Amino acid sequence: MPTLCFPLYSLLFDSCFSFSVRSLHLLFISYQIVSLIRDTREREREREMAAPIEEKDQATEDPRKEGIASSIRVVPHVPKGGIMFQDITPLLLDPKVFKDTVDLFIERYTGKDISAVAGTRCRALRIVVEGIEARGFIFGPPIALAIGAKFIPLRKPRKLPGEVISEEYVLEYGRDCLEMHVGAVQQGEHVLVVDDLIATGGTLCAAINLLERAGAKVVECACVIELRELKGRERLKDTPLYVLVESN
Ligand SMILES: O=P(O)(O)OC[C@H]1O[C@H](OP(=O)(O)OP(=O)(O)O)[C@H](O)[C@@H]1O
Ligand SMILES: Nc1ncnc2[nH]cnc12
Repeated sequence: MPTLCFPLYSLLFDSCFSFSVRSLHLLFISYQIVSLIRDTREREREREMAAPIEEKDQATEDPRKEGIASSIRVVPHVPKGGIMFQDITPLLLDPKVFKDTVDLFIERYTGKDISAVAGTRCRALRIVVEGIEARGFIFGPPIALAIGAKFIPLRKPRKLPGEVISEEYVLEYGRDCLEMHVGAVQQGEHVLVVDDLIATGGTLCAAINLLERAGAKVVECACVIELRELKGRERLKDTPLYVLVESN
């Protein structure tokens, strides 16, 4: 009996073994296919995120920008002779215009798939919003909250209590310095720098230098107003600049 059973056992064992090997093989192939699909999707997503933020249809200017432009007050010779001071305080007094201003930025940066900020797997693609003291603090935080990004204040000297890195710069009406807490931004993080206005571009250049020294990448600078005549945009070189209204 045992001699008769042996070929049967062996057959059974062989077929079970080859079935298990085949199953394992199939499982392995399925795993490979799933990983390939996942990696391809991830690469596509990374490519999408690394691409410059695309301009929406420029031909149809957003009507909200008119309201924003008309609520900026120009005060001549402030803070000194020859300066045409762009005062944003009337804009802040009008909740609709203030909301339109913030919404225009949110709409632009929400399109950048900022779910990555919430701690998903695309760690290196986090977008961080930085605001420049003082007027950059008005627009930066609501944008950061809406897109789920952290907010890093860039402050004037001796305001931050921790260890800082500093960058000096020249303004349309004097000299100044920006400081950022060491460790506020992580190596490789993608940063959006927000301010109310670009004039000579000195402030934004200082912000970009600070962030690059900390290992971050500034993906774009966003301002409400650009003073075209002062050519600040040219000083930003490769860093894109997005503005809502232009003034001379
Ligand atoms: O392009 P730039 O020539 O560098 O000028 C632009 C900067 O000037 C203003 O800030 P300011 O330093 O007057 O400080 P404030 O925001 O505290 O008023 C403005 O809010 C920008 O930050
Ligand atoms: N003309 C201007 N108006 C308001 N803020 C400014 N910052 C630098 N130049 C400015």
